[in-house]
Formats: sequence, structure tokens, C-alpha cells
Amino acid sequence: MFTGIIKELGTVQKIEKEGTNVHITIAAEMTKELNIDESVAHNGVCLTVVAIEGNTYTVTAIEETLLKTNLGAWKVGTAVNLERAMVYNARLDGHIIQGHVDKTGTCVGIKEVDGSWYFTFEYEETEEHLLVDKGSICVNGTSLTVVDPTPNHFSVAIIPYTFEETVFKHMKIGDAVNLEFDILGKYIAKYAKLYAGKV
Ligand SMILES: Cc1cc2nc3c(=O)[nH]c(=O)nc-3n(C[C@H](O)[C@H](O)[C@H](O)CO)c2cc1C
Ligand SMILES: Nc1c(NC[C@H](O)[C@H](O)[C@H](O)CO)[nH]c(=O)[nH]c1=O
Repeated sequence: MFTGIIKELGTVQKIEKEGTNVHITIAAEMTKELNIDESVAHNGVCLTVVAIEGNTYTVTAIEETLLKTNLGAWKVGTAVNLERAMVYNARLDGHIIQGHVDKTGTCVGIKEVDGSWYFTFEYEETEEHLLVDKGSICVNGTSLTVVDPTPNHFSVAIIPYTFEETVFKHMKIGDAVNLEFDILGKYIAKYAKLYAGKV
């Protein structure tokens, strides 16, 4: 479980293919606190730490993860949003995030307004019921507030702190982003589908 409050930007150091798996080595300050077996969200993708060496650690992505996320676009030098798993008695500054990315969206607009930024994303219309105005959305692992959702677009307002501390500062139009929709919305949607007209 995560909260979407990014603690550090890691840097991809090495990418090695082995069959359909990809081993990714990340350089990050937080390495010194990590343990093998720990879950770390990488742009919102939960991956298990399998090796640690100096200031780098390695994770392995399986095929399903590569197909559902933007990991396939990472190169040596790519910056990645990092968050360690949440501690249960800490403040929940963001929202509940599982680290299971639902699908990718595409950045289709970036607008600077009075020192903050509005980023607009295109996403699949089939997920429209999971986005509500002022609700929560996880974009590349970052907990954000939904602005102006339409059937296949939504925006987020990025304050200067979030811009500097996350991969939003590197984002370009056309980039794929990892989206995790709010788990609360998923349960309500399923309940509504199963019990519509029955209760
Ligand atoms: C606790 C946890 C650990 C995970 N570890 C891995 C992993 O080591 N490698 C992987 O490819 N996917 C892993 N996943 C699944 C991965 O996050 C998921 O495939 C993508 O987010 C796409 O939905 C993990 C998921 C969770 C919740
Ligand atoms: N909800 C919004 C935030 N939240 C804070 C960020 O998640 C946080 O700054 C980041 O994870 C780095 O630690 N920030 C925004 O700019 N806009 C939001 O709607």
C-alpha cells in the first residue's frame, strides 16, 4: 500500500532483459534504508527489491507489468518517482494506492498558469466512471486531485513543489503515464453493477 507522496527521484542505472523479464537497477539515496523483499512504487508501479549493491538496488518486471505500464519506455538515465510502502500509523497525506497500475494514459496538454502547471491526460472512455471532479487519481505514482474530467480526458494542477520533486518536471506532450484509479471508486462501481435495481 502507498499514499502517492513521492519521497525521491531515482535514476535508472541498468536495464537487462532475461526472457520476458526485465531487471532494472535504480540509483537512489533511499537504497541505504531498503531491504531485499521490500515493495517500492516506481512511477506508481509496485516492484519488489531483489538485490542491493552500494547506492543501487534491482527490481524485476514481468511481462504483465511491462504491458500495463510505462516501464518499457525507461532508458538508462530516466528519472523515476519513488515511494516506499506506507507505514500504517503515519499520516495519510495522499490517498490509498495499491501500486497496481490499471493502464497508461497520454499527456496531451501542459499549461503554465501563475507559477503552477495544468497537465491534461487522455485516457480510455471505459474508465470514465472511476474519475470524479476533485476526486483522487494516481499519475506516475503521485497522488493528485482530478480537475475537469470528461469521458476521455482529465487535468491535474501541479504546484511548484510537486513539479520539482517528481517526474512532472521532465514530462512532455505524448508521454505515456501510469494511471491507478481510486480503489474506492472501483468497489462502488462493482457494487452498483451487481446490485443495480436489486436493493
Ligand atoms: C506488493 C507488490 C509487489 C509487486 N512486485 C512486482 C515485481 O517484483 N515485479 C513485477 O513485475 N510486478 C510486481 N507487482 C505487480 C505490478 O505492480 C503490476 O503488474 C503493475 O502495477 C501493473 O498493474 C507487484 C505488486 C504488488 C502489489
Ligand atoms: N493533490 C495534489 C498534490 N499533492 C502532493 C503531491 O502528491 C506531492 O507534492 C508529491 O507526491 C511530492 O511529494 N500536488 C499537486 O501539485 N497537485 C495536487 O492536486
